[in-house]
Amino acid sequence: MSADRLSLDIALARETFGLKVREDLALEGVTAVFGPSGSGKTTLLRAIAGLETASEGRISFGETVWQDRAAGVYVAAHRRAVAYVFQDARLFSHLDVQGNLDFAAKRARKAGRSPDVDAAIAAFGIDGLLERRAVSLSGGESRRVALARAVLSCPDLMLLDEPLTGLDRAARRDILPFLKSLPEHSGCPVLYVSHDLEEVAALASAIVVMEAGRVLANGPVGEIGRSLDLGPLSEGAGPASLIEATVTRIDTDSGLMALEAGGETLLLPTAPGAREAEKLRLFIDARDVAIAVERPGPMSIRNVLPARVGRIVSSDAAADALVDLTIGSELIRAQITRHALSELKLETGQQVFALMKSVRLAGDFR
Ligand SMILES: Nc1ncnc2c1ncn2[C@@H]1O[C@H](COP(=O)(O)OP(=O)(O)OP(=O)(O)O)[C@@H](O)[C@H]1O
Repeated sequence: MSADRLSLDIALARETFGLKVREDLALEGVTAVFGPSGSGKTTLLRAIAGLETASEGRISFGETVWQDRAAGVYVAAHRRAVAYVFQDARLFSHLDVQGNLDFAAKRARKAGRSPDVDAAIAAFGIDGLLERRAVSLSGGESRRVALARAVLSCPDLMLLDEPLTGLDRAARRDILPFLKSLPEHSGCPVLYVSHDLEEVAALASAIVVMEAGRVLANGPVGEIGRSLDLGPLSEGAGPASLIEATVTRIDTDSGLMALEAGGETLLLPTAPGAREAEKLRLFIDARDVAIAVERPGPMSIRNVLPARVGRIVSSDAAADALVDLTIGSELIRAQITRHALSELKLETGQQVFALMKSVRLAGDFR
């Protein structure tokens, strides 16, 4: 799939909030729009969809100009080939699932598009739900129907606003593969709003980081994860690291798989369906990383790797300090007490060992 270019040069002023975004995004697969609550993620998505009619400036997607105030152009929301999936699915409650799907397909045909209802039903595993009323569906079921319905509108761009909100961890884990396959089933790129770093790590290839109505950074997830500490921007989560690793060996006897990350080897419980040479994203909570100045003796922790101390962030106001550790070409953060920091006399550049108590696959949600 080639990249579609979304060019944004927009501003929107509200009484207590201002959105100002000037970015050129080459969209391919899933791109996450990530940032804390109130940073303007939804407002940005709504402006792209044509739902923020007060937005100033210019928006174009590929060759199509959706908004150019200077030229007096503003394409209405329903005329933009965009599918918008909201947090709460918003199915038609008076229709059954089949009725919801048929409605979308009919509209797409009217617009000269060719929706494939059977393919969408199969892709989202909803064949057993077709006669169910929308109101009788579970949270996870209704999200899958909403995704199928969005695909049936045959959009050029999919906009998803926190589609996993309100689902428990098991339901989120179940629905992730469907979200992952969205670009393939819809044939178009997906912009995906989330304030959950782990969700982003599991799904997105690229990330647009927002804070206070501005874009802080955008680029490949792995690259941005290394250059920016995304943890504090992630709701509910503390500092964490996101690294990319390649499966090098699967050992059926021990139930462990070996992964190469930044030139070092990590051991993890074998993920269901994992294959050698597969690239996986790993998520490491900074509180699960300890530091030793000498290689420790035999111990239960499997992942003990040589590391070099990078930036140290410590303030008198907090009991904990954050220590960046370079492991090969990867960066991992450790959260340790200031007491330990001073007792170990840690300094930037020092050679240490990182003890990783828990490393999990992004999106595993266990
Ligand atoms: N209709 C509105 N009128 C006035 N202010 C609004 C309106 N909608 C949102 N806001 C404000 O605009 C700011 C950005 O909101 P927005 O919903 O875009 O943020 P967000 O990053 O999507 O947050 P969340 O993750 O909580 O959904 C917030 O300060 C919010 O209170």
